Amino acid sequence: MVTASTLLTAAPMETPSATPASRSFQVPTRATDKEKADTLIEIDNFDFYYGAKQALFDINLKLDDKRVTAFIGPSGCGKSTLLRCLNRMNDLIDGTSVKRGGVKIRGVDINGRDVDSIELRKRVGMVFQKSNPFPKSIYENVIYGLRIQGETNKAKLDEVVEKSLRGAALWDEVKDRLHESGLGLSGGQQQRLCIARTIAVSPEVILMDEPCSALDPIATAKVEELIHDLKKEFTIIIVTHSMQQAARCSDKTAFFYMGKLIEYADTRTIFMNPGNPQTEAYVSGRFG
Ligand SMILES: Nc1ncnc2c1ncn2[C@@H]1O[C@H](COP(=O)(O)OP(=O)(O)OP(=O)(O)O)[C@@H](O)[C@H]1O
Repeated sequence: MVTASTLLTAAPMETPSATPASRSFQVPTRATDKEKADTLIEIDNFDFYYGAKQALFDINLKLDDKRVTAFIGPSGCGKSTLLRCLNRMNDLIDGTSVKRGGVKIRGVDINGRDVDSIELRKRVGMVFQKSNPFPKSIYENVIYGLRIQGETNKAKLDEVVEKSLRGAALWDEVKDRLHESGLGLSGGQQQRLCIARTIAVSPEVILMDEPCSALDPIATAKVEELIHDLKKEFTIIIVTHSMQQAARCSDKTAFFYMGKLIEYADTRTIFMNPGNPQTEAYVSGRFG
């Protein structure tokens, strides 16, 4: 059986061939205690519906700036729904509504009338479960957002391509083939290309919806290492089914069950000393 302490050991259970020594990070110790983070996103009394069906119930959550927060919980508990509420991706689904409460980013209600959802999504980028590079060159994939914004300065575009690919830990692997198709990359490289595309427009927040679920253990380890590096510059919220991944990558973890937030605390507490018996049962593999 998976135990909480197993999850917090240095050797990743699902990455046996990625040597722990090659990984530049460990499970967070007390980083959040040492250096208190500011709140970037505040979710208050938030109720969300798909048509008549309520999917989220009275969610209250403060997400830290420049930290990694993991959303965990059994299938259908509302993790992805809440993630998509943070950049209003759910607006694209007919019949969705926020019936009560709201989400503020730096104090601004993102569902306010004067907030443009396209602008919001530039600030709050998203990386999906399945990598989705466009059928274009690696270079064009990275600068896609800037092209849409009308940027034509070649020197600027070149600079963004290099910076974003370096930021996504992909530059060395692709610098000699920037004008080849992004579809020719491996699955793990494609996912990092999508991360490069996301960071090219300089978002503040990166939402990741099970970004490693289609990747092999080596590619997963690279993306996890990347997540650790990216939080120096970005606030990251990751939905994951892998408790090992949550334990390895995140500073704080929120556990959801049936549309409700059950417990939110620093990741070490959630895995080693959860306050709620449902959290304990879930992280120790007894349900879900
Ligand atoms: N487009 C949709 N239309 C109607 N109901 C939806 C839609 N998307 C999700 N739901 C419902 O909302 C609830 C929460 O789903 P959600 O996908 O957010 O859960 P999840 O925790 O991310 O699940 P999983 O881990 O399986 O991805 C579920 O009951 C689901 O059936």
